[in-house]
Formats: sequence, C-alpha cells, structure tokens
Amino acid sequence: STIKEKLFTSIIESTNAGNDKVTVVGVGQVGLACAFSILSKKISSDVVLIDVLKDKLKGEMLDLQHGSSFLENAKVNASTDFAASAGSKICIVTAGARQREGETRLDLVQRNTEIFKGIIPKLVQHSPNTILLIVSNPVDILTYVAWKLSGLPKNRVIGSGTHLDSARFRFLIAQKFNIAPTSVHSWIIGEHGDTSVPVWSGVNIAGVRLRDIDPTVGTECDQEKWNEIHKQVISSAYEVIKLKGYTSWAIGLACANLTSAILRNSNQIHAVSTLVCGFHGIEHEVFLSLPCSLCIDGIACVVEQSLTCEERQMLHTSANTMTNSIKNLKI
Ligand SMILES: NC(=O)c1ccc[n+]([C@@H]2O[C@H](COP(=O)([O-])OP(=O)(O)OC[C@H]3O[C@@H](n4cnc5c(N)ncnc54)[C@H](O)[C@@H]3O)[C@@H](O)[C@H]2O)c1
Ligand SMILES: O=C1N[C@](c2ccsc2)(c2cccc(Nc3ccc(F)cc3)n2)CC(O)=C1Sc1ccccc1Cl
Repeated sequence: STIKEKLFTSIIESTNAGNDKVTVVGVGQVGLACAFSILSKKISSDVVLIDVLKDKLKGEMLDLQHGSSFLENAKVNASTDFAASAGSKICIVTAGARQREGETRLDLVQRNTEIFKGIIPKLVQHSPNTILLIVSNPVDILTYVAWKLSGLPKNRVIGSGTHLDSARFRFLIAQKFNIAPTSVHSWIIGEHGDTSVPVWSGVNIAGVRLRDIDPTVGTECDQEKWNEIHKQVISSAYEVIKLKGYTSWAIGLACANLTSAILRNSNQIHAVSTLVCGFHGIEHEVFLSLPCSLCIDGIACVVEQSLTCEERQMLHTSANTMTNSIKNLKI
C-alpha cells in the first residue's frame, strides 16, 4: 500500500463545495483583481476561475495555487468547463469584449449579450441557487440581460453598478477634508459611468450635511465648486485608462467588498444595480443603482432616498435611454 494509504484512514469523501464558493468568469484584469482581492482578504476559501483562454486560465490558477499557504489554504481551481463552478454561492461575471476602435456602444452591448448567452444559463444550470454579480460593461444593461437569461428572481441578480463610482466619490471628498473615505457618507446612484447621479442632498460627515452648511453645494453656482468632484469621478476613470490602459484594483476591491457583504449575510447597504421599476416613479423594467442592503440571498431591501427633482430627472433620463437600448437588443 502507498504512503498515503498508510498515513490516512478515510472517514468521509469530502467533495462538496464549501459554503463560501465563489466563481469568477473572465480572468482578465478585472476578474483577476476580483479573485485576488477575495482570496487575500479571506472572503472565500474556494474560488473557481472560468474563461475561454485555456493557457491563461491554467497559468493564473497555478500562480494563485502556489500562494495557497499565504491565503489560509484557500482552494483555487479553474476550467473552461462551467461544471467546475457547481455549488457557487456567488458568480461574478467580468467576461466581455472590449470596445473596438469606432465601435458603437450598442454594437458592444450586442457582442457582450452574445457572450452572456453562452455564460449565464450554464452558471445557473450548475448553481441554481447562486447570486449573479455582474461587472461587465455596460453593467446596468448587462445586468438586465443576465436577469432575463438567468430566470433568477430579482434579488439574486446584482450589478456592481455605482459601487465603484461611489467609492471614487468618497475618496475624492475625503481628500478635500483630509479624513478617511469610510467617514464620508455620500452616494452616487443611477446609471454607472458617465451619467451617474451624485446625491448631493445626502452627502454628510458625522450626520452634518454639506447642504445644511451651504445650500449651493453640488450646484452649478457653488463657490467652492463641489460639483467638480463628481466630474472628477468620471474623469479619473478615463485618466486611469490613459495611464495604465485598464482599471483593476478599485473595481476588484469593490467587488470583493460586495462579495463579503453577501457571504457574511451582513445587510450592509451599498449602491448596486437592481431592478428599479416602481422606485422614484420609474415604470420601465430597467436596472439602475440604488442603495440596497445585501444578505446571503442577495438584495434584501432598497433604500428610498428623498431626491431633488433634478436628481430624480437624471434617473428618469437614464431609465429612458436604457429602455431604448434594451429595445434594440436581441436577447
Ligand atoms: N462595472 C464597473 O465599474 C467596471 C469597471 C472596470 C471594468 N469593467 C468592465 O469589466 C469588463 C472586463 O474588463 P477587463 O479589463 O478585465 O477586460 P479583459 O479584456 O482584460 O478581460 C475580459 C476577459 O473575458 C474573457 N472572456 C471573453 N469571452 C468569454 C466567454 N465567452 N466566457 C468566458 N470568458 C470570456 C476574455 O478571455 C478575457 O480574459 C469590461 O466589460 C469592463 O468594461 C466594469
Ligand atoms: O474605471 C473604469 N474603466 C472602464 C474601462 C475599463 C477597461 S476599458 C474601460 C472605463 C473607463 C472610462 C470610460 C469607460 N466607458 C465605457 C462605457 C461603456 C462600456 F461598455 C465600456 C466602457 N469605461 C470601465 C468602467 O466602467 C470604469 S468605471 C467609470 C467609467 C466611466 C465614468 C465613471 C466611472 Cl466610475
């Protein structure tokens, strides 16, 4: 008999997935930053990577496995076969094509929708109780596509939405005050990216609203130009792309933060993309970001903030443009 047979007496065949299993689809810059953040912050001890690039997949898996003893012995697996994702509590989707030169956003959305048709049904087939966390862009439309393709209830289909936008927003405001970003209570909601909605009426430090100090904060006519901060949230995304060609760390950490909130059944509240029909007078079936509490079953509740009519109007504008984009989409 082998050394192993002499060394061990098997009691049970431990093959079941851990109850913190997370699958990351797409091992590009964002997917790897997600996986590495989740592993290094001990958020999951069982991570599976899925992609179509066999060698890249195996290389990243081996490289992470070699670090297992520094990752609290977390298990890292990878496969091009979705069966490897079976039993995942959360499936994070970062797969997608990059915008080509001169490609319209609608072409990109259709291309990513085709990619999703080959991903979403397989994830749900192998993990029928999973929560989908969509990151691929345009994230709000693709979260809607994932919801349609998956047939999952709306609480279990979440887009990273304006979680990253809000994180950049808090960081920039914190820099102005020289305080910690987690001590800045500020929310960006609506459509992720260029047309997001900063809720200036709610920005507060220790419950003191900036608007109570100066009612013009965040408006076109405020002396201190606070609304420049929201413009900087957008320009900093382009700046990072210009400087390093992609973004990874902030979005990876943001997704790890959402993964942790869900797996710990925390009811933490984050701005994530959810089905917003019925909120703020929106009637269309569209996904936009609102503050949502996150638990082991996904979205537990949505916070109905009081918005100014400008803030509400911006949400409706996004909802209308998204409804049009979705109408032209073949899902
Ligand atoms: N929501 C946000 O805040 C946010 C922030 C940054 C990036 N993103 C988005 O994340 C996505 C990924 O960005 P990236 O820089 O990692 O791109 P990338 O091109 O580096 O990686 C994409 C990966 O997807 C894989 N892929 C393609 N088709 C696939 C399929 N059918 N099945 C499995 N894997 C497939 C590719 O092989 C590649 O490894 C992009 O859509 C980007 O716009 C979103
Ligand atoms: O930090 C990013 N980087 C990306 C990126 C990452 C790799 S290539 C481009 C980025 C940066 C700048 C613009 C932009 N636009 C875009 C719009 C629709 C798409 F389908 C894809 C990309 N995307 C992807 C993305 O969503 C972000 S966050 C972001 C973007 C624009 C404005 C505000 C924020 Cl908070």
